[in-house]
Amino acid sequence: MATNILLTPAPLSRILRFDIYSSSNLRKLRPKSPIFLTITTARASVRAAASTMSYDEELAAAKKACSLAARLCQKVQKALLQSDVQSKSDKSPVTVADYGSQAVVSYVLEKELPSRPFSLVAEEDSTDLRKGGGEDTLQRITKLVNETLASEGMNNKSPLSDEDILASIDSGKSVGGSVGRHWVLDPIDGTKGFLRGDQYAIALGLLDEGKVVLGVLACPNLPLQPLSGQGQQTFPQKVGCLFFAKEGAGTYMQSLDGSPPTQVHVSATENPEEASFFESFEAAHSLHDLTSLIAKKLGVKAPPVRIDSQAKYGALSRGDGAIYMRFPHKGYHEKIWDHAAGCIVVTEAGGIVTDAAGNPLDFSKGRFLDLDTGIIVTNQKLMPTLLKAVQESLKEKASAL
Ligand SMILES: Nc1ncnc2c1ncn2[C@@H]1O[C@H](COP(=O)(O)O)[C@@H](OP(=O)(O)O)[C@H]1O
Ligand SMILES: [Mg+2]
Ligand SMILES: [Mg+2]
Ligand SMILES: [Mg+2]
Repeated sequence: MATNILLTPAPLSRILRFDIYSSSNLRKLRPKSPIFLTITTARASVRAAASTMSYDEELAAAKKACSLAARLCQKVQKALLQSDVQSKSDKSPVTVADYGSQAVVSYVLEKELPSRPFSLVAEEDSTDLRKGGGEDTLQRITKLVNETLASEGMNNKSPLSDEDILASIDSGKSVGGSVGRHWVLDPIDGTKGFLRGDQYAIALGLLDEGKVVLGVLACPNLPLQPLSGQGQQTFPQKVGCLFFAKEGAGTYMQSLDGSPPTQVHVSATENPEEASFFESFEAAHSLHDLTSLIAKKLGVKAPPVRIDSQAKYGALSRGDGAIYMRFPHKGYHEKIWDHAAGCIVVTEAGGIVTDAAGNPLDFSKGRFLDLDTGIIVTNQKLMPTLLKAVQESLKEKASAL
């Protein structure tokens, strides 16, 4: 009996439900027979299409949210008044832009994806804003957020109140984890760079069942052209990059003002001597002496390119440099929002991100990464050599203590 397989142009959801051939019937077919291969291939492609398509709406919402948050941050950075800087209980700086960016991203995601359950793991919360003396800062944030949303024609009929802003900021209290979907947001990664007028990033990732499945990095001060040495700009260039990546679909970059996206790939450098490496601008965030020992062992000639934030992941994903190393001082716990978006932006561009023992980063364990010693990032060809140099250098450092 000829089995005519009707692949009617039904909506994907119906095709998925209407199994072309139930698995039990499939088992009755002779494996490798033409009909068996046709059906299994069709099922696989429908599933693959469904899985990448299932994040399209989320990616569009994430790009819109990060681009709007970037607009708010650029405005604040331009007119950075001292009153906009506070320090949190952990003594790290936070600005009205950090809070404003978090409120914008959370508001836009909820607005653009109304039918989706909403869970957000984000860096900031409203504790300090609710304390006495926080009122005028809160009013500045509310005004900034409403102006930013109105510039996109969003909610200008009913501006958000101070309470709405506090609620939006506090929607980021989820602990994430290995079940379900969770957005992971660093509203300004590289606040110190932001305050210095240097690099910073709005970093938004999506966790699904503990895995990062999409990531967006808005880097308002990153030049569209490749970074020259030392990461500083040699002459005024067009700046403002938006990187985005979705599981299995590659990494793309476009200008923040919306040029057509181009696909990017990590550097193909195989010879460490030709490689350059990124590291934190802040010596307090990464052991510069250790990274220079590793670089020497590798024979890297170029000096380190030290820039703030996950802009490093973005620059590496498009091949500006071949290696990124991060070795926090003892006792520091890396947070998932400092790496989720950057990690998928690099891996979907053909790179590898591991801890110092070569394990992939595990984002499923809550708000922190439990990793071994540090984070190393490079392309497939250089990773074995880098890992070896890292482990030898860590041993040497340990025996020198
Ligand atoms: N002692 C430390 N060691 C490592 N990272 C640290 C640190 N103190 C702060 N950080 C993190 O480093 C991030 C900036 O990364 P980079 O060093 O690549 O610029 C900061 O993000 P925020 O600016 O969002 O707070 C902060 O989370
Ligand atoms: Mg911070
Ligand atoms: Mg950060
Ligand atoms: Mg931050």
